[in-house]
Amino acid sequence: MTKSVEIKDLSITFGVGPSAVKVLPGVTFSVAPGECFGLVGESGSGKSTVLRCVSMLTDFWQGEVRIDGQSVRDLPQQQRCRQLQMVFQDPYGSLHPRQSVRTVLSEPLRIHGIGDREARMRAAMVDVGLPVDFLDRFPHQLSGGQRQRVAIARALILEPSVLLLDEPTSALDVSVQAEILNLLARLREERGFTYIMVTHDLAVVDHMCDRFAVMLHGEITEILPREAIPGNGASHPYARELIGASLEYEGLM
Ligand SMILES: Nc1ncnc2c1ncn2[C@@H]1O[C@H](COP(=O)(O)OP(=O)(O)OP(=O)(O)O)[C@@H](O)[C@H]1O
Repeated sequence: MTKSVEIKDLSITFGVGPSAVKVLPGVTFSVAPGECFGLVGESGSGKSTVLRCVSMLTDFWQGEVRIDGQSVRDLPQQQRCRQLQMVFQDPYGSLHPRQSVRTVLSEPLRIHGIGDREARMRAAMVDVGLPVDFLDRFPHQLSGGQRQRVAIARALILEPSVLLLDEPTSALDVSVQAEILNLLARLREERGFTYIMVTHDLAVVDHMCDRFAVMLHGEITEILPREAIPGNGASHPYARELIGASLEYEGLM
């Protein structure tokens, strides 16, 4: 079966000359259709950079990234947006303060020439658990959790198959985090989305992901199934340390 996302020898260097820094020396992993794959690791280990490369927000990388068998480089931008969407960490920064929710959701439909916009926008609001009359609200009239729901609705509106989730709950209150994670889990179950999710939180991985990669200095140390978390089944010393610290913090050890 074709893997939904295949990443092979993905590498990127920031800067030129003596100040050049190779941030990803060569990352390889595949994500099956409908799978939720986590990326964890210390700050600066390159997790968000992987998502930015896959989405082509950063495009000067080397290697191969395939979505449903097609190289993301060969996909015209419009088609790429139909297959792949990203949800960012900060729902405050990712929504334009002067755009109503209606504008946020109608723009992609307009750009892609998709009709039946009002019905699609209403359905998207229902999908993410927001009242339909919030379409006329502006970001400052929404809570953080509601803004993140709008950001998720925007990602869903073009009906992509893959969602890249860059710490989608870490800017939110703990009580709201669980709501958004449950929403994402439900949407995946209902729609069969493929997720790649960056998180700092192994409890989130445990709740959401089928497998996860532990990154260190731009490299994947180990790819593990979620089931490896409770008994700390990692082999690589850093992955063991990371999981051990998390279990200790959660009071599970
Ligand atoms: N545009 C850029 N120019 C230069 N360096 C960059 C750029 N983007 C990222 N980096 C560097 O790449 C490294 C990886 O950054 P990245 O944001 O991917 O890490 P991360 O694992 O997602 O970190 P965090 O968990 O803190 O968000 C960092 O050292 C960062 O400083």
